[in-house]
Amino acid sequence: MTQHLRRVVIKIGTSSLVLPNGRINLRTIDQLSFTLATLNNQGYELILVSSGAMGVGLASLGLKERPAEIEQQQALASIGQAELMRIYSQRFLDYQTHVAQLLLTRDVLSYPVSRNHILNTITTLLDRNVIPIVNENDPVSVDELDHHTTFSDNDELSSQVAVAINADQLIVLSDIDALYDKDPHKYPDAKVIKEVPTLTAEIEKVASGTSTRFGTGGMVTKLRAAATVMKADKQMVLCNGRDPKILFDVFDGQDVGTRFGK
Ligand SMILES: Nc1ncnc2c1ncn2[C@@H]1O[C@H](COP(=O)(O)OP(=O)(O)O)[C@@H](O)[C@H]1O
Ligand SMILES: N[C@@H](CCC(=O)OP(=O)(O)O)C(=O)O
Repeated sequence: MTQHLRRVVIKIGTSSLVLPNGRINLRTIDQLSFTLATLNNQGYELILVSSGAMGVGLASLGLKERPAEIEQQQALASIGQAELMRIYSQRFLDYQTHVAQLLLTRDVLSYPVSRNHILNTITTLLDRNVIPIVNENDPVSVDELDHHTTFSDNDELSSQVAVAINADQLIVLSDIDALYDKDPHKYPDAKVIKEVPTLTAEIEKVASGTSTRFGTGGMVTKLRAAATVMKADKQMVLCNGRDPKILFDVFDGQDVGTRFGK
């Protein structure tokens, strides 16, 4: 069943923001900015969770491969994040819409005081019709010894933000149209699964890791994100981010992608 939407978190992955040749997908970023600005003008409260810091960092420096060393990755993410926000700010301003940046780590969402500060910041931005753009704070995220500050990836981050901010729905824009019964990049006969009212062991079996160069999580982390929002009685829609104008159809309640939850 389609919910009445008011507050929505939209997550877009690296493979929608960076072309297969490693360059920035300006067309997708333009259309995403146009679509979110239009929906914002219509009165929806929108939070964008955008990956792409690392991918844009690689593109900015003309590198083809992600470096193996963690400090190199963190440096690239810090270069790319600034560039990504510059592109977003520019494009959104073309549509008279302001954006703001929030870089989060797991610990700041776990501790009640910092969590409250973040939620207050987001609601204040929404009250001002500003669209918060969230990413993981990659240069400070570590996952070693007693410092567990990383999210597994932005699918998880977006589901946690959606629950924390009491969004009605999480929309995940991916490089794939929907959830299939097996990875369609490996099995051309894969079939679309339109509705997932509850997560069963059978559904969890259909997911596998990522197949793209810059993305991190594949379908496994998307199902984990779906589990988090469904546990909070919310819905998640997974659809293709190639043309973000697809969001108009999702907001209209049309049958696109895969809908998780009741
Ligand atoms: N059952 C499945 N249904 C759809 N996609 C799947 C499935 N199993 C694995 N995948 C893979 O997951 C990929 C999407 O994840 P990912 O590359 O991390 O994208 P994003 O950057 O959008 O987060 C798809 O391109 C597909 O190859
Ligand atoms: N924080 C990282 C995003 C990592 C991530 O989850 O990427 P993706 O699987 O493409 O959503 C970045 O901006 O590069």
